[in-house]
Amino acid sequence: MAAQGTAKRNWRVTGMDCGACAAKVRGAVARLPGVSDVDVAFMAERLRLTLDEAQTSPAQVEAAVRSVGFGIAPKGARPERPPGGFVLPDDALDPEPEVPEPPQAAPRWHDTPKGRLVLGTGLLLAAAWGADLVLPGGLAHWAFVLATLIGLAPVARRALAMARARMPFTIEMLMTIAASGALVIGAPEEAALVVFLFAVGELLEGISAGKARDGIRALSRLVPRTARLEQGGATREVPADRLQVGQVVQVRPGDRVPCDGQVIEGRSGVDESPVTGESVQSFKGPGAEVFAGSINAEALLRVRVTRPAADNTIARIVRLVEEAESARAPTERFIDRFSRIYMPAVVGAALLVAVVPPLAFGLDWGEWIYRALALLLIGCPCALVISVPAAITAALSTGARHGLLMKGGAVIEAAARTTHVAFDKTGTLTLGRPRVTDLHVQRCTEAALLAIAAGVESGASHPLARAICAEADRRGIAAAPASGARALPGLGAEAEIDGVTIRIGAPRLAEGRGPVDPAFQARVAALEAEGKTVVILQRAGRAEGLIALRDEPRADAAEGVAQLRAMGLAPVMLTGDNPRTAAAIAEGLGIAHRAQLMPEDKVAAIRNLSAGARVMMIGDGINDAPALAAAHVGVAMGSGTDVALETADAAILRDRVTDVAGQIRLARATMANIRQNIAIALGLKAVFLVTTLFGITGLWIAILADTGATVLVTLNALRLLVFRPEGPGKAARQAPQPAGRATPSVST
Ligand SMILES: Nc1ncnc2c1ncn2[C@@H]1O[C@H](COP(=O)(O)OP(=O)(O)OP(=O)(O)O)[C@@H](O)[C@H]1O
Ligand SMILES: [Zn+2]
Repeated sequence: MAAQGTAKRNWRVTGMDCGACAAKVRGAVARLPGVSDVDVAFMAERLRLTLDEAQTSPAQVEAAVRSVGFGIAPKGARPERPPGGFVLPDDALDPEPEVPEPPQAAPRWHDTPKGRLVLGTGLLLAAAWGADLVLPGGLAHWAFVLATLIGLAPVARRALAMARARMPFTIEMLMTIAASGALVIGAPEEAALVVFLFAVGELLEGISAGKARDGIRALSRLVPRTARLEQGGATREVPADRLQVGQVVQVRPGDRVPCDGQVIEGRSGVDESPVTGESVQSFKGPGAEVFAGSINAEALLRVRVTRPAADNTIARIVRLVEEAESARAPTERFIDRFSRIYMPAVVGAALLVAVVPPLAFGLDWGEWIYRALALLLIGCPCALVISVPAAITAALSTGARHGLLMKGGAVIEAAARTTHVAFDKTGTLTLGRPRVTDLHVQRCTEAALLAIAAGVESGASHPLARAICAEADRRGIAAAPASGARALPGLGAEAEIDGVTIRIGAPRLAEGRGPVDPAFQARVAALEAEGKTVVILQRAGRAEGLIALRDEPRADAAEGVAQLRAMGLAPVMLTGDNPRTAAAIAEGLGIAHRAQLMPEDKVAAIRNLSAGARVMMIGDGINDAPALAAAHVGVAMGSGTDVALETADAAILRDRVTDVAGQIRLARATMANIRQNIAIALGLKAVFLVTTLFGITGLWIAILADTGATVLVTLNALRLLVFRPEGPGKAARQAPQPAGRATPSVST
């Protein structure tokens, strides 16, 4: 227990539906003395802050949050693990802050405070109407007053608490003024109706936020609660989130894998759809990586835990999506700014409408105050405020279920505006598994060439290096012992063998060294024209021979490129490979290209492109990190899951080039959805602004317009939950693609 002094604290806050709600919570706690580093996330339902308990107690923080209308509970700190074991009873399972929420059924709508407010005000309203039928006029009047006051009380309390936290212009304040004003001018029935409809609107916002949140939480629910841990020759059931790295678990056929780990025994088909969004079995044997949440289809697997629960891939994905909201879209920031000006403006305008016509033209006070109150309700920016976050949360959730991750609204907006898509070649457009296809020796034998080459490359991690070593292995050739091996980035590698310097790498590494053999040159050119990468081995500056390797394009690469073109985007391939090889591969895929780029050239190429365009860069996220960072949107694409999620703005979890188009389609659909939402929200406001001023529509129509707009916006945003990023062309994608001659078969 941190007794005195400052400490980091964590709470779970319920009832937040959007960035505006998060801002209210932030505003309410930030003004407390001794509070700093406030971090509120509505998707993750989290409040984190640094607290100086000498000045403010945690209970005071909780009270401040409750006062503005949200639920709050401290997040339990995880008990220390006993050293060398984890003998903890199941009931000690309390969530650690960093682990995404444990499986937890969302409360039914009528069990939430908002739901109760709707039911309460609805019943009161119905009762008052009933009373109106049976009671004499005067009494029924008071029934409506009572209904209004009871329904308004929680709203007014929040409005005051926020005003005290220096947020006077809130939706709650507009509501409070309008409803109590209506009581004052003797329109209690409308006041009661207004309060009820407002409650309905709030409830709907909550439901839409909850839906999106569930979509993401559903992912973490895929990780089983328990695991069968091997211990002392027996297995026993333990909580999955207590597994420690290095422990061994058994996964029976039909069970879900409880952790990220490595298979140490057994062979089985594993369905990784929870992680990649693609329901395809991949075959796993000893040494293969498996991911928490995947389904073991066939046979018993023994798996060694390689990541703690809080760090497993699913937890990282969920966390990433939940945190994504902090990167807010420019549109969203604009709307926030807009509503900050809009609300005070509406209050000012309402004031004018209330006093000017009666004073200046001697018109009826009651009539114009009534219109002013209606104007206040028109001023409720609920639908507008929720128009962006509702769409974005739905899109993030849909993306996560399809293996398309985007880190927030800002990324979605940038992705939607992409004009150029730059691909790294190796591992992105190609499989990233080059194989040796040809050997050609000048002086020595093929075996000697491979032995030396493997010696130089044995320490290197470059895909070409691994392919050369694999080929030597396959032929049973031992690598020659080498010393002082070093990589020449973008060119090759070098080492000493038997005291002689050996260099292996791109032909340009050999240029200008030693005599040129035209026949050898011609052979290099011919191999490169076939789309093969040629590396030349030099001993003491003389070419000894060459090794040609080919990295096959991904089956759907041509299709993916064609889809991008059909969407009006300009795809381009960036590669360190030589121009002839690059041209051969690019031609097959129908993509523009830039070849022979050193790693820093790739960054420069992205910067150049970015000058007049919006560039999305796709790479593996590991050695392309600088280029990804230089692009407007950096997308990491990786074999299922070893994607460097954290280094990029977005990630594609399936190894599919067509998912790039899917990602952009989803982003575009989201932005279109947002534009529709803004049009709905502002359009309805505009219409009813006019009708209100002319006295055609009254109070409850004004709030109905707002609630109605909220409903429409919410429903419209929910459409994104069923959006299919794949777009058309599914059949085309499955068709065999002879490397090269794929015809674009996609329409937009
Ligand atoms: N370890 C190595 N062994 C042999 N050749 C190498 C090695 N490293 C680099 N090269 C040579 O340098 C070239 C460029 O390498 P670089 O790593 O920049 O690009 P790449 O990763 O192979 O391709 P891409 O840029 O398309 O991802 C390779 O095509 C190869 O000719
Ligand atoms: Zn909200």
